[in-house]
Order: sequence, then structure tokens, then C-alpha cells
Amino acid sequence: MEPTTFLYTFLLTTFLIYTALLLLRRRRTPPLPPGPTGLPLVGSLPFLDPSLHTYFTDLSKKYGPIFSLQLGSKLAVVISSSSLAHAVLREHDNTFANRDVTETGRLFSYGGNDILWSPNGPTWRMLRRICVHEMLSPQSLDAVSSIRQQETRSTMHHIHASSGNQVDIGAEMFLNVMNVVTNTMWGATLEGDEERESVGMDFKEVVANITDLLGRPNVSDFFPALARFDLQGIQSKMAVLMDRVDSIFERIIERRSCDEGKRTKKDLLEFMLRMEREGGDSKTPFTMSHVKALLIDMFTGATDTTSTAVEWAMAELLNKPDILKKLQDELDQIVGKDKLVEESHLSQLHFLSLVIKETLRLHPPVPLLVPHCPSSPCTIGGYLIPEGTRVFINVWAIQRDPSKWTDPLEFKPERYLQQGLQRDFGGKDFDYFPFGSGRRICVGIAMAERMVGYFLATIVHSFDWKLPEGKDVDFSEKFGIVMKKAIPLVATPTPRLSKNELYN
Ligand code: HEM
Repeated sequence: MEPTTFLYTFLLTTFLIYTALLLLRRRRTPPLPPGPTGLPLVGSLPFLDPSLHTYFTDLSKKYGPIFSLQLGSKLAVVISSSSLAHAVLREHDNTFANRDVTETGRLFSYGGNDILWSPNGPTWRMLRRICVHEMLSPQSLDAVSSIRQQETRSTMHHIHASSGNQVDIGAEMFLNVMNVVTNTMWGATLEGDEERESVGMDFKEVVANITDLLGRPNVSDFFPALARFDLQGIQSKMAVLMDRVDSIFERIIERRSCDEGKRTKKDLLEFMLRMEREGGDSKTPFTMSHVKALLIDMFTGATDTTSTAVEWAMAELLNKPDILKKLQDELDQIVGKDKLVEESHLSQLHFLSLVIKETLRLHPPVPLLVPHCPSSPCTIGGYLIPEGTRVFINVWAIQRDPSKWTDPLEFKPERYLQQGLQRDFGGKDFDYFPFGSGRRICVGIAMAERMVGYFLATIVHSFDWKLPEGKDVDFSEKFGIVMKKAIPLVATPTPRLSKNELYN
């Protein structure tokens, strides 16, 4: 063969092999999920609706149960069916049990040192273990039941003092759970001290602002190259708030050091400080940043979620007086009108548990879960989800899916009595998982169940409630990392127990 002919044949063969390999590879690599095209550079960012959960639900009707959106330089994927949620949270749980840490998340968590934002790995496992073991397991919760009793009674006295006047139900629950959580975490330090109340109030204000910033879309997250310019000023606002949080923590930790050896009660803070002095466990270091990050995790994880749940439950009950009456009948039968509800009654209050279940179906407080993030490329439903994608799981839409639920928009607590419809909070049914599922499932379920159940039972048992004259319940939602009622629920309590002394 002529040298030039040989060269041409060689080049042509190489080209053909290369093209064939390319085509083969392209055929083997699944496509990205379908979705709106968006604009050059910014993608779908300009079209984002602040009510992300309904916006995503509408898009899923057009593009299907898995779709993608380009948000600046970030790819987001939204999952809206129970079978695909199963694929992400069960079949590929290990890959997806990571977070795409936002700029505000990083500041909030002392550099990603908390449970919420840590990647799936030994540090995250250690942090979860500490909180479960020292504060959130059934045994640790039993050990501090008197704190919950004392705080719930004190809220009840406060509501009683407002009899005949309008009460903001969510705000009452927020104060209640805030006191319970702070007392559980560091109560032994500030116990009996009026400083406890002032620390609580400081914290309440700062944390409300922090939660708001955590839920706000931030250009820095969509264009990481611009993060250092902080174009909306969100990071600098967060930094100021975190300075305030830090000075509260410093104050408490300093007090705790002065008290060394005098305390009789143990709490989460004491355990963590000891662990910090020892430097962690054999595998992972534990620093002061971890101590503070866990304190703020527990506080923010518990407060807005549980108070929102109680507020939505009361909204549904006031909208359906027959269901409210049925719940009061159950309470009267199990507790009686001449006693107060105790936490020990909860296991017998079956209808109450159905009411709470149904509330968390229609109003999951964290409607898109906390976004997950695959640590390596993964195929879901025949589509590629690249590493680092922000994955939203629309539990709000899944729990209202008409192909899974009869009368999905109706508040029907009895539905769970039907054969095959028993549901719990463990995340094993992928048409019902208000606390998430898999490795990243909420760490505070046991505490949430007790707090919501006990508080709801107490206010429904101790008072009759009336909406303001001529007003119906407003069900509009305000989307955020925790979805609240757009208009806070106010109602007027009237005492209904047999003896006035019970309210003292
Ligand atoms: C009704 C009350 C609550 C609801 C509906 C709720 C719901 C959730 C959801 C949906 C997640 C995200 C799961 C995921 O990423 O897939 C979560 C995570 C978390 N929750 Fe809760 N939660 C509640 C109460 C609490 C309480 C009382 C605490 C602590 C005292 C808490 C602490 C946390 C923490 C630390 C995480 C992060 C877990 C991780 O990333 O590993 N939550 N919660």
C-alpha cells in the first residue's frame, strides 16, 4: 500500500472508531431530566416563584415526576412521585445523603460543623449520635419530661389568663418549645435565673431572622464565583446574626465553666463540653464549633417545625368542629374533665395521633425536605443526576397525590384506619414521609411527637376555641425552609375543665 493511502486509511479508521465510541457513550449516558429551557446564563432563575412548592408542583404536571431546572450555574432536580422518592431515599440513599451547603448554611453551622449541613460521613454520624443519645432518644426524653410538663402548664396558665381574648396559637407553642429546648440543652446552667428568660427572648428574635435568611434565594449560591461579592448582602446579615448567637453561647458556656463541680443535673451542653475537652471520639475530632453548631441545630430544628405543626392542626380543627368535638370527647374519656393531660396519656389518645398524622400529610412543615445532593453521578428514573446537583423532594405534592390518596385535599384523620393505610413517621412509606426518610431522616421525631401531641392535647382539652366573629380559617401558606401559615391563627379560648384550680 502507498504510504499516503495507508495514512488516509489509518485516519479514516481512527475517525470512524472515535465517532462510534462517542455515539456508544452518548447512548450509554442517560439524558438529564426534562425541564424548562430558561435563559442563557441565568437559566430559570428569573422565573422562580417564591412559593417554590406549588411552582414545582405545577412544573411537574408539565415535565413529569422528575424534572430539572438550571438555576444560574447550579443544576436543580425536583422529584414529585413516591416511586422516584423511593429510588432517591431508599435505593440510592447513601449517594444522596449529602447536602449542597449554601452560603448562609455555612455561616449558620460554624462552617458546616452541624448535623444538618455535614456530608454523609463519620463526623455527621458522630453528631447525630450525640444528639440522639444525650437529648432525643426516648430514654433521654423521659428523663426531662418534667421540663415539658412545667412549660406546658405554664403556657396553659398564660392562655387561661387571656380567656375571652384572642390568642396567637403558633406563638404560644413557639414560646413553649423554645423554653423546653433551651432548658433541656443548658437549663442546668441558668435554672432559677431570670437571665434564662432574657436569653430565650434574645434567641427567639435572632433565630426568626436566621430562619428567614436560610430560606431566601441567594445569588451567591447560584453563581458561586460571585459569592465573595455577596450581592444581596444576605451573607453579611447572616454574619451579624451569627455574631449575636455566638455571644449568647459564649455567655452560657462561660457561666457553665464557673459552675464546674457545683451542678447536680446533667444536660446536653455538659456532655458536649466534656467531649470537647477530650477532643472527640477515637475517629473524629469534636471542637467548640461543633458544640455551638449542635446547640443552634437543636433550637432551630425544633421550634418553627413543631409550632407550625400545632398551628396547622388547630386551623384544621377549627375549620371542622365535628372533628374537634370528637377529639375533645376522646380527651374527656381518657383524661376526664377534672384532671390535666399528662404525657403518659398520649399512648391512649388514638384519635389525637390520627389528627396529627393528617395534619402533617396536608401541611408538612418542611415541604421540600432539606435538599439532598448526590456525591457521585446517579441514574434515577432513566435520567442522569450529576454529582453536586441540588435535589428537591416535593413531599408536599407527594402527600397530596390523587393517584395515592382518596380526596387528597380533605382533612380526614380516620383515613388511616382503613386497611393498608396505616402510616407512621419512620419514612418507610413513600407516599407519606413528613420527617423525610433514610439516613437523613429528621433526628428529632420522638421529641416532635411528644411536644406536638402533649401541647395540642392540652389546649384542646383545657379550652373551647372560637374563631374571631365572622372569620373563617385562612389556609394560605407562606413558603420557607419551614412552611408557615401566611396569616397567623388567632382564636379565643374559654376554659372547659370542671375546676378553676386546675388552671392555677
Ligand atoms: C413536626 C416537627 C418536625 C418536622 C416535620 C421535621 C421535619 C424534618 C425534615 C423533613 C428534615 C429533613 C429530612 C431530609 O433531609 O430528608 C429534618 C431534618 C432535621 N431535623 Fe427535623 N422536624 C421536626 C422536628 C425536629 C425537632 C424537634 C428537632 C430537634 C430537636 C429536629 C432536628 C432536625 C435535624 C438536626 C435535622 C437534620 C438531620 C440531618 O441532616 O441528618 N427536627 N426534619
